[in-house]
Amino acid sequence: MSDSATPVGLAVPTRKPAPATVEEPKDTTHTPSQRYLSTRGGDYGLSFEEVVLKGLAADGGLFIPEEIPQLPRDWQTKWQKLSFSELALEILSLYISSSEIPPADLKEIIDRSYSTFRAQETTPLVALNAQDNLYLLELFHGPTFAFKDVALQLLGNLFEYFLVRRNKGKTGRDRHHLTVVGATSGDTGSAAIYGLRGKKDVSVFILHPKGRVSPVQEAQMTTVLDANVHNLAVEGTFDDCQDTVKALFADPQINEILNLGAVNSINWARILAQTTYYFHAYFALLKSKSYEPGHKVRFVVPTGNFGDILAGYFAKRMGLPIEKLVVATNENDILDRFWKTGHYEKKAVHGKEAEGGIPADGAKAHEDGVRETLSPAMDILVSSNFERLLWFLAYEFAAEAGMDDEWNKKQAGQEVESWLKKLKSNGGFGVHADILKFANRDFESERVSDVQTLETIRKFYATPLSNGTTNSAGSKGGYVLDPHSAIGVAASLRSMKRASPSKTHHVSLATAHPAKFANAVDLALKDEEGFTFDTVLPEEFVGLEQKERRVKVVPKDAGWEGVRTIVQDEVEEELRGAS
Ligand SMILES: Cc1ncc(COP(=O)(O)O)c(C=O)c1O
Ligand SMILES: N[C@@H](CCOP(=O)(O)O)C(=O)O
Repeated sequence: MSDSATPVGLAVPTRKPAPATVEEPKDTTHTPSQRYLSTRGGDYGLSFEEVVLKGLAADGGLFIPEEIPQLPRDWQTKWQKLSFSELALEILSLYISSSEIPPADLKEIIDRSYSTFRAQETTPLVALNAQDNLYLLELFHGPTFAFKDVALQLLGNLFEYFLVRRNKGKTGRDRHHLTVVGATSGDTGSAAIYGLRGKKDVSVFILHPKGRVSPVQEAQMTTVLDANVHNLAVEGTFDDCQDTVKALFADPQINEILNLGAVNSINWARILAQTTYYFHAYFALLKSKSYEPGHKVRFVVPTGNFGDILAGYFAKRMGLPIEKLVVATNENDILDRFWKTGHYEKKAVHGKEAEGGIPADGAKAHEDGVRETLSPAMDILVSSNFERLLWFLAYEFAAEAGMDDEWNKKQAGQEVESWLKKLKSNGGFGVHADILKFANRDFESERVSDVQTLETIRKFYATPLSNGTTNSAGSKGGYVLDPHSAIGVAASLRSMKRASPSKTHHVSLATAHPAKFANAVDLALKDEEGFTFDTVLPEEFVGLEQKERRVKVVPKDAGWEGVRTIVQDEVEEELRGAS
């Protein structure tokens, strides 16, 4: 199933229908401790705390729960009136047993994490076009104005909780010190820094591609001067940053010395935390006047590293009635191409490119293969989290052979490993037609160009909100979308042509505040009557770019070993300073 030219099947003896994926609802009052395994077959049986602190498995794989818990029988009735934090507590309790984190502690961690959000509902649902049942799920009301805050406020507090517990009664070098290393195209970095700044026993190193994040994102990260925060501007792409982080995790020696921790969506806690807003949006939709029993719900997700939409997949697998999840990519469209062809290939065969490397439909293509688009947080060549979905697809495929569950899991791990080897050596791989069929059962995909992104921003600015909802982005006209959210909305409009809006509600995820991406928004709206950027500028951003900064440039040829040296030296210096 992994030959990139001709997809072939696993060598399996027989084929039976796959077992039903939705199990009978269970009593979850006493959740047993959830155990985790790696997508590449190793690291069986780890606890939640272990996977949160480790981030990435020793075999290079990503952690997934051994079982996806099913919703309790009466979840709709019991959960429909819950606040965001209460809902998060219910969902997280299905994955974290009370013996790992006592419920009162978990509640306190969650409440504290979401107390930093500006919106009372944490992630409000706004009707963008009520007539056609198109909604926007605003995920940008946290401290750094992007959806990452939902998970990273929580993850920062979880790290702190585990470290306080591990370090009880310990002093000096005996204390467990966590060295977080993360790669960012702009948003994860700032959200991680805001979630971890000043926390005891944690150092945080964030690698961003130099000059390829927005000015506000860069300022958000580099103006945080706490001693435990270290910004590294890497001469390269986001994928170079991500590869460096993975190389550090793969080095057992540095892992042993520094106790590396992850803040990227390779960390399972990120995905788990993000499932809450799918449930929250669903309940908000049920309360809307237009929703009637029997209506369907689609979530449309601007996608880069595949973390956000994967949270929706878990929500669906737990039992949330989502009809489809729609992947919306920018011109870095490896995922869209996968859903259209069954081939996951780094190199795209794009349409005719215009002169000077500017393709006919928009963004500039760099030599390294990444296109520099108006939605830079999604300028990603390889989506690291897609590996988790691949495991579930391979598992389902293996299960068709009718062997036992252990065999299926082992087979899935081997298959993922072999695909990823091919991705590394050949630049891509193809999957069996059945695997693509499974993928298409839960997902659809769309690719949105820069030109279409700008058109969408203009369209919704020019359309006053139909139901009189105040525009949470604060402009005087219609709604001001950031370019990433605009990609979701453009994809939603296409999905609405396939799924009748009278019976299907579309929830499009608004992943960032428009002020984070002023260049793109300005480009779209500068000629619109009455538009000035001041109408959407949050007071937190005023004067931000003039503040003092701290950042170290990592030259292109430094390699991951160069970054390792920087990390080791700076942690040592920090620890000396603290003692
Ligand atoms: C604003 C914004 N939208 C969308 C995405 C894509 O999300 P994911 O990487 O989880 O697919 C990102 C970055 O990850 C982002 O920062
Ligand atoms: N868009 C992201 C890229 C990193 O993705 P992550 O979700 O895996 O952390 C960013 O803004 O950094």
